[in-house]
Amino acid sequence: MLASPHHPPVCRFVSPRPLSPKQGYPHSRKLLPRRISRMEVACSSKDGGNSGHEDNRQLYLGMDFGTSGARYALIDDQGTIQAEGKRNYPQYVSENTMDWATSWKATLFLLLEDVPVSLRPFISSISIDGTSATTIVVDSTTGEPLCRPFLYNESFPDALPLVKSVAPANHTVCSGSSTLCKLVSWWNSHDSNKESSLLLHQADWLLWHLHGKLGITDYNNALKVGYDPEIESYPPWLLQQPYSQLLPSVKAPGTSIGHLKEDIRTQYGFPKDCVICTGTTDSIAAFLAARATQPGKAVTSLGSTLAVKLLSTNRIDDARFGVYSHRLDDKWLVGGASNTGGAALRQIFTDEQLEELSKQINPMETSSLDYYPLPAVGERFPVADPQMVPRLHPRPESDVDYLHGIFESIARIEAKAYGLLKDLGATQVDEVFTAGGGAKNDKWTKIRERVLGLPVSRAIQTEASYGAALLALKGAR
Ligand SMILES: Nc1ncnc2c1ncn2[C@@H]1O[C@H](COP(=O)(O)OP(=O)(O)O)[C@@H](O)[C@H]1O
Ligand SMILES: O=C(CO)[C@H](O)[C@H](O)COP(=O)(O)O
Repeated sequence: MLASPHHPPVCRFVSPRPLSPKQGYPHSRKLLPRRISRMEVACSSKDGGNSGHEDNRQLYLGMDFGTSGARYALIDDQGTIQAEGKRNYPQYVSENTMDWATSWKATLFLLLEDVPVSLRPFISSISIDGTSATTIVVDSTTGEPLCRPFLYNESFPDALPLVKSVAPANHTVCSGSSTLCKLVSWWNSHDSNKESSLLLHQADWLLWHLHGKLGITDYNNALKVGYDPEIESYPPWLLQQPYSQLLPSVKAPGTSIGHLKEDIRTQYGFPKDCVICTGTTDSIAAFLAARATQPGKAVTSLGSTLAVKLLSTNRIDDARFGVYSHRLDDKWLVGGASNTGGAALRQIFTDEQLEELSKQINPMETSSLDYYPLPAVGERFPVADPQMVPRLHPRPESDVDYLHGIFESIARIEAKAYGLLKDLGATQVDEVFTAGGGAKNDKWTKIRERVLGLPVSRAIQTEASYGAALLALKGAR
């Protein structure tokens, strides 16, 4: 269920007593004169603000813009969470379609309002992660979107032959859902204002609202438009294309871009030296949150999608299977993102039903049901098939058996994904940590452990927003 801005946020502050949820703000496109909510008053009076002594602590704010909602995490330099919260995306509909850009922008400022007012003066830096290959073409002067955003899992087969004709064989961009296919499709279907247009990713565009410098991205988000993080530049075959003029400049994730814009800083009570840092993608932020540092360790993000990230010493890219490698300092995050996962689950069961039905599942029992759960036609990885049809029948009488079969079928897809990475030459996986909404399901974790034949556990930090906060911490230093 998508909330309106009036639905109260889900906020957790690290404070001694539970606080009643804050009422949401009525949304307006302009930044509202801020109204102190009960939550903030309670928080600030609870913390006692500076309590009279010099408080030079530094805090770092990470925001995750996932598929179904957005979250923030506020950490200190020990990585301890000082506050966190989440918001569902408010519905903004124009011409019968969801206006995602307006919803994301509204959510950005709602999350800023949810940060306890007493902690804001200590926030040294901010970073944001977003869904990968979610693309926005904007006016290069105003930053306003020139068309609707193209979402991470949307496929643009019309552009694929053109992209394949210029890119190396099986390059990451040779997938209908790649950012480059979205750019080429836009380029070929628009005649006007190409000269003054610019390509940004979801995280870049949201960060721009905070720092005000258009045209900056990070080398994780830029991967699927063709940026090569190994040579730290766009490759010649891409720079030769007419649409390369739209490409943003690229920095490493967690790099300081500039200070928080003065009007936002004064309105929300952030400090003068608060810097905005480049971000990353949601599944990489989830990997960072898990703090897995050794090759062979992997993170499966069980969110709306199933994104797999294996830390490997060598780079593997093969668009035939939807496999690509993100750079992580001097190593590679090899993997891909399947469209299976929570979005398909949510079409059948509410989160509460998942909770209740899971209690009755015996995870050590094998389910004979064989599904390929997808929210719609199309799969990216470990099978790259935009025409793949969801398979969720026959449905048994018992919903417990049905859910067991779905969990086990998704686990088989995950096992196929890790087996494929091994066959393609990546470092052998030896342990899997879990992030995302599915990480809290212990029965599913046990099913996955049985099917994968590997130790599978819930990451200590399961939210991508925590990984984004670690990037902010890195950028502040
Ligand atoms: N108890 C549960 N067991 C398994 N999956 C769950 C459970 N609760 C929520 N989920 C799934 O988690 C997903 C949301 O996870 P989340 O990480 O918030 O996704 P995203 O950020 O990709 O939108 C939902 O699609 C839902 O189906
Ligand atoms: O599925 C997704 C949305 O949740 C994204 O595609 C996910 O971020 C995977 O992309 P990447 O591997 O580039 O992070």
